[in-house]
Amino acid sequence: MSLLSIRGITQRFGGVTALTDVSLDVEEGTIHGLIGPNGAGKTTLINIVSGLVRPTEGTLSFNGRENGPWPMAHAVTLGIVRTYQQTRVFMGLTARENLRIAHVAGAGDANAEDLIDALDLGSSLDRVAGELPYATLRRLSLALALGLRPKLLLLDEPAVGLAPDEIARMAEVIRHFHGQGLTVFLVEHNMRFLMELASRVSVFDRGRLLFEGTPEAAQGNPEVIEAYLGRGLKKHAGN
Ligand SMILES: Nc1ncnc2c1ncn2[C@@H]1O[C@H](COP(=O)(O)OP(=O)(O)OP(=O)(O)O)[C@@H](O)[C@H]1O
Repeated sequence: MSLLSIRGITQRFGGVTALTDVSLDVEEGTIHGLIGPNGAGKTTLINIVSGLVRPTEGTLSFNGRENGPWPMAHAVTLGIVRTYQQTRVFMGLTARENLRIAHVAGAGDANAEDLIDALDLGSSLDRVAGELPYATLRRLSLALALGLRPKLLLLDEPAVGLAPDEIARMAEVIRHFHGQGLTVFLVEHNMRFLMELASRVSVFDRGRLLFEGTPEAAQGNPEVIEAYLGRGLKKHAGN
């Protein structure tokens, strides 16, 4: 069943058309990848689904009932939560204080303990966020999003800037919460990371949906290879 339906979305910013007539479905319980070259419109789509940007044209629906576009506050109440390419936490507060703001109450709450354990934040709780290593900050910002108990989590390049061991840890975290029923819409340039996680991928090129299918089919599609993956994917496929 489709959890999120995107229909006929076009987004213009003045003279720039960032998205042209994009339609796609994110099935409930899946990890759905979104790839494409720089400027293809991936973040713009995340901005629209999360309610940060109102599309020029087109509609959204969630759970077959709620019809959008919707403002961000409403998206969160529906269970649609996003992360950002740049880490967004309160740098002057401790990790624990950040988590409190995201309603991750702390001791006694099984979900909060699971979140802190799964994201390996236990030893960082009383440290000021601004002093935490980058990888821990990325996990903290993911915890803030997960603390809102999303049904659909929109991840905008969660692996960006991370070392290989931290990328593996991030993949484990995503798998953990996916295993608990979370649906994930994942924008990512790191192909290995995405291909290992996603069961379906949509490929954008210059604001249009170029391809949709399994990661394996994407890797073998000449148009996809030509548009985006190029030598990077051939290298990946050959590994
Ligand atoms: N607020 C805005 N005003 C004007 N143009 C914008 C705005 N937001 C995005 N764009 C333009 O829309 C196009 C799509 O940008 P977007 O950030 O969605 O691409 P992307 O696929 O996420 O790229 P990247 O992989 O580099 O993050 C680009 O040409 C971008 O410059």
